[in-house]
Amino acid sequence: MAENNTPDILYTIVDEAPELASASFLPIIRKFASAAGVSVGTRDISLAGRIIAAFPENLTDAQRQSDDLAALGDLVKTPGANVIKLPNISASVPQLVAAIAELQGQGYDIPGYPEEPATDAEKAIRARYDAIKGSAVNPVLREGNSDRRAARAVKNYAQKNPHSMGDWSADSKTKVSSMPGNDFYANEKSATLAAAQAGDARIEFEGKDGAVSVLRDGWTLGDGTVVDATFMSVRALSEFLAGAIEDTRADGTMFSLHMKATMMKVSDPIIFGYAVRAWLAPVFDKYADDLKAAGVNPNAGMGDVLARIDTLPNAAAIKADIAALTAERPSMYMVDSDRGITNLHVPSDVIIDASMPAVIRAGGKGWDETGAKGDTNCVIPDTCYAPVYDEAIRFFKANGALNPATAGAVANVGLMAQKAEEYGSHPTTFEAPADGTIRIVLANGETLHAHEVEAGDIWRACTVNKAPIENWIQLAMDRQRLTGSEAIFWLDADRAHDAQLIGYVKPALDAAGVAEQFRIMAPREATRQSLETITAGRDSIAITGNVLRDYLTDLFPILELGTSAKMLSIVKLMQGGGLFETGAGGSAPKHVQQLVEENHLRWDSMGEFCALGESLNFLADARGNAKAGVLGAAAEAATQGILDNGRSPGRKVGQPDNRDSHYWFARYWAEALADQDGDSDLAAEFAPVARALAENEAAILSELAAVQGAPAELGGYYHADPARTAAVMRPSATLNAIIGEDRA
Ligand SMILES: NC(=O)C1=CN([C@@H]2O[C@H](COP(=O)(O)OP(=O)(O)OC[C@H]3O[C@@H](n4cnc5c(N)ncnc54)[C@H](OP(=O)(O)O)[C@@H]3O)[C@@H](O)[C@H]2O)C=CC1
Ligand SMILES: O=C(O)CCC(=O)C(=O)O
Ligand SMILES: [Mg+2]
Repeated sequence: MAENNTPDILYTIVDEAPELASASFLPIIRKFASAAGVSVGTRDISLAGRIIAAFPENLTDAQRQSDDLAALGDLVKTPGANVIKLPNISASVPQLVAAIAELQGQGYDIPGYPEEPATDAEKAIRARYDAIKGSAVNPVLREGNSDRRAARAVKNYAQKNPHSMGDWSADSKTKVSSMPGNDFYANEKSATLAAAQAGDARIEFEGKDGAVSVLRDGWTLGDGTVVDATFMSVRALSEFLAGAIEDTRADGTMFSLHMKATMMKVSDPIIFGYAVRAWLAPVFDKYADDLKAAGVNPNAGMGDVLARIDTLPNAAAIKADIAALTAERPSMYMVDSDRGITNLHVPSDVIIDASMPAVIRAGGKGWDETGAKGDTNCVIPDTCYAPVYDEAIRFFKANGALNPATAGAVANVGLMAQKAEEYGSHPTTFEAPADGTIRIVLANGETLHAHEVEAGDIWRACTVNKAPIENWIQLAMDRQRLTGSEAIFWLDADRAHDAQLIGYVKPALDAAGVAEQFRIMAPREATRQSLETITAGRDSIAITGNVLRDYLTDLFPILELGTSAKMLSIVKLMQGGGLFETGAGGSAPKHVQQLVEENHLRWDSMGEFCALGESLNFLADARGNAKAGVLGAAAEAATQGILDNGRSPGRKVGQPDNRDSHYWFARYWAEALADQDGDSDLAAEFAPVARALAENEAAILSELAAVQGAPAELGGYYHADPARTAAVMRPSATLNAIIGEDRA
């Protein structure tokens, strides 16, 4: 046990598929760890858990929960942190509303989500919910930069067992469309603060009448911080979206919009709302008053718009107009064509980091309303990062699909710490209240950046602190030295923010005498270079900012490995602790749907396996815990065993699933522990466990197989019943007898 009763390792309680997997895997981890005297605790960062923790005064003692996210947020700033972080829901408004309703239905007396808060009390409730909305977890925990890569064993496996890839044809009409100007890219201004400029800054708006209002104050900016400000013109956005819909129709392709409404939780739902409005423009014009009366908010998506229209007396007429309009529109990229869920239904259904790689992996294909595959116009309004996808598409059209059997790897070193760059910008993002000027005024009274804006324009400021930038450059140098790989800083000298970062990077590389080992290239050129490198079978390290960290660590793994779930995702915390993220993807809602319908969980726990090994090894190195080192080495051997023997889950009901893979992991782990000679106590302890797992293989596998095919009942979606979930996820009495009860 560590000091202060903090367990040696903290495993996070999350949502959806990874949480289901934990119901099976965590008891195994705890059994093995406790034999080595390693304690494994849990902290609840699930969406439901965070909602419950936000309203203690409304709840009974039995219902109340501590604010585990805040506690973890403090812990990651200490050297003792050792956290295994699984993917959690970053909730859009429709998801938040659904989770609240589920908890209310379970007897939690929590308030509804105030859509249009009017009173102070409603505004206070809304503020609590807004802190839970979107990507509210990762930015709090990521007190370090990111090192994401495929473990060697995982990459070797993918090369030996290449996944399927869609074919690319040179005449594919799939393309990326972005605004020609007046977007965040074009309007960006950036500066690095000198010591005399540091201190408490404010953001203010000055109307045409000269009246000044403060949008944000007490905004502390340190010496050396890179501070950006930019805006997207919504007039230009609307024109662009209307043109993109027409252009899609002319091309005969399907319309798709790719955003990150979860992490960019203020700006991107607004942009998404403009797309919903553009798609339904004639209906919004004709029925403006009715839609207003129904409380329609396009930012919540088409699903919400349609549900609200249903409450109107003239719903039938409006829907007939929508149907007539839809017939004229191009096809739309679908999330679920069987259920009629379109790309524009819910802002969190199509998330760019996962959605664009899926299109590219499929050979530039999406699925339309009829379930047919086709080419798609990928609409990514802002130009900052869209060229990465545009260049990848051009590359594959010219060269054909990547061959995973021979392709090298693109690893990532990402600037992420302390809410770096755009992903930390939501508290400093605003819709311009009227025509006027928005500016940043520094502590010394100087105006740093100012923009003339029109009402509704989306203005945002981003920062990245000096220490994270320096740490990131150092991490890049370390990774390059250890691998000898090509290493590219994906920075665009013509972009205001990137030019400031280059101002840090170049002198640091020169001072270290390693400038020759690195290149600095704009995202488009870096994409081409990296694709050429991996096509030739060599490796590259992409050293990027926070957004490209996110995008590239799905894009390249999905092309190289078939999924980003198998990534090693290490956050070296700046205060010395370790945060081990599992995989680089999300919480896979479709997997839950499949489990509930047919009791098959296709979630691959490879990310958890890799993170567990790293966390144990970190415990060994950082705390001199030798037994943890033995456990860690054995966990790595078990991970290798899963790969070598093809024990990862199958996708279809009737095939071995996530639970089978956990049985195999336990078995290989026990065998590796029984076989090692570094710690004879552990060897003696695990020899009988290994034997029992091997002798009972047939019984365990048949008990696991027997439950598949029928629906499974979890007693909730966002707040499932732990006992029912455990019953579903631990259906083998024989395995449970060997592993034992889960002792938290
Ligand atoms: N770190 C974090 O906490 C992250 C959280 N999220 C959150 O996750 C949710 C879903 O996001 P979404 O964009 O749909 O992306 P996901 O990564 O959850 O899902 C995309 C697809 O990737 C495949 N996939 C992902 N993980 C696994 C796995 N472990 N094993 C097998 N297949 C996997 C699945 O493909 P298939 O269906 O074909 O099997 C899945 O449908 C959102 O709430 C989002 O905010 C997203 C990214 C990171
Ligand atoms: O925090 C989130 O919402 C998503 C994070 C993510 O996609 C990533 O880090 O890869
Ligand atoms: Mg991501």
